[in-house]
Amino acid sequence: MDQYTVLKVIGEGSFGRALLVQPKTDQIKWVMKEIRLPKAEGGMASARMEAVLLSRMKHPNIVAFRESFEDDSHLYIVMEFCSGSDLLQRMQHQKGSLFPEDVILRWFTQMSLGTMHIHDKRVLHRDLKSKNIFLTDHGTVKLGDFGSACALNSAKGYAQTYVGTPYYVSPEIWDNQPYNNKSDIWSLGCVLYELCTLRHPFEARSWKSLILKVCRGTYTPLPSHLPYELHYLIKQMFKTNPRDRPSIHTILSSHRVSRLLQKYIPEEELPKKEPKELVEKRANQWRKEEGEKVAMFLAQKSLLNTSTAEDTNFRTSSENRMGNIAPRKRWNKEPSNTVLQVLRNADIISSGDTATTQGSDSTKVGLQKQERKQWDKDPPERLLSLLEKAPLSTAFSTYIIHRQNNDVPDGLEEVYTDHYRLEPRSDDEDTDFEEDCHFDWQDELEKILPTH
Ligand SMILES: Nc1ncnc2c1ncn2[C@@H]1O[C@H](COP(=O)(O)OP(=O)(O)OP(=O)(O)O)[C@@H](O)[C@H]1O
Repeated sequence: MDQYTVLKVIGEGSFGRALLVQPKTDQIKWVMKEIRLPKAEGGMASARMEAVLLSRMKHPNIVAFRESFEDDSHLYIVMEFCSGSDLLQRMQHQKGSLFPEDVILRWFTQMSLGTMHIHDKRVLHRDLKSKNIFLTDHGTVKLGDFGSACALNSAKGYAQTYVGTPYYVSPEIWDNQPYNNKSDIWSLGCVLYELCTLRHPFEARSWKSLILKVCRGTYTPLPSHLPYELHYLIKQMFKTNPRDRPSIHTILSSHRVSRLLQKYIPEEELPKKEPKELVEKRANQWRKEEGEKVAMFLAQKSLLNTSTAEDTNFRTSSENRMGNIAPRKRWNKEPSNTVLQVLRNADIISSGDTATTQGSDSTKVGLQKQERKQWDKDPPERLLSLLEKAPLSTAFSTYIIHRQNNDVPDGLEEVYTDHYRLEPRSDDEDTDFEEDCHFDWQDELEKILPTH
């Protein structure tokens, strides 16, 4: 801390402050996030996650990490200063005047490249929204705020069944399904839609109407002057079934829109397309010769998923022990039954102002915003009842809900190996990739927090 001069406070977040700082040795400005470390070990772990994940990301479209350290029960993360503000503020400055197509495509390409980088590392952002996407003074877009991000397969990460900002959350999350790479795609679709229209795709006057719109994937079409490819892309990104949404690789390399994005992708970043025959050949070979062997090996390593109530309904642990695996759960085409059932019986939950992207500033009203919210029951019933008195503007805040399995004492969560998930899949099928993550972030912590 002593080696930096604090120039000003940039803003206040849920966990602490963001400061503009300058090292005493040079003139470069950095952002230093000062995060209060909660006393409980679990909370401390999640507060450190941002530092750990950010330190693993080196990409022109991701806010760069400089260092992190702890001091006086605070965690400090020093990162690149993006002086061009965030996309939400940038859109508000437009005062209703739409961005040119060229700007939309360039920014969207850049945020997609950043997303591809994290997805390739098996990390999910989980809170992509215009407020968490920054602009440099050269007009480059960078993904930031990895405070909610999750390196999957860590037991803690898997136990968090809901995280995100309601206005950007995909239907499967309201349906209590695991977060996956396609959930990030949905949120990215929301940001793209905002760039195209300066409005949120799922504007609503109540929580009930917001969630219904999201679960049905109903939105006002993009303005007609925009190219057909963008209309088509938005339609695909807002498919209610995550399996039908394109992966970030598909968007950048083989989707109809990729033709329009190519000119904004630097040569070295162009996603490489493997010939189909090669992919199939490798998949078959893998299945026949290596499948069981690798499954056995990984069972002792990183393919241990925390069992959740929902998963237990679907695959009992005894089935797994016997190697008798039920087919992987398929996503329903219809809007979430769970949510619809709840909503049928629910009153109008709140009817605040029509939500627009302006709404985010009023998040302090209603629910307290001092800390990220943490609840111990499954959404959406619990979530909706908690939100009953909350104004809709709180739907722009980030929430984390922890699911707890009451049958299993803390620290002794049941684990099982999901053999089915070991099978290689094509890019389009790649809906849940949490199984491949070999990320032990306790180890990572030791590496990045050595001497301070
Ligand atoms: N790298 C950055 N460059 C420029 N401004 C930043 C950077 N990171 C954060 N900010 C700004 O600092 C302020 C506080 O950010 P912070 O991420 O701490 O909280 P938040 O995003 O406002 O809220 P939350 O913690 O709920 O996500 C915001 O106005 C944000 O735009």
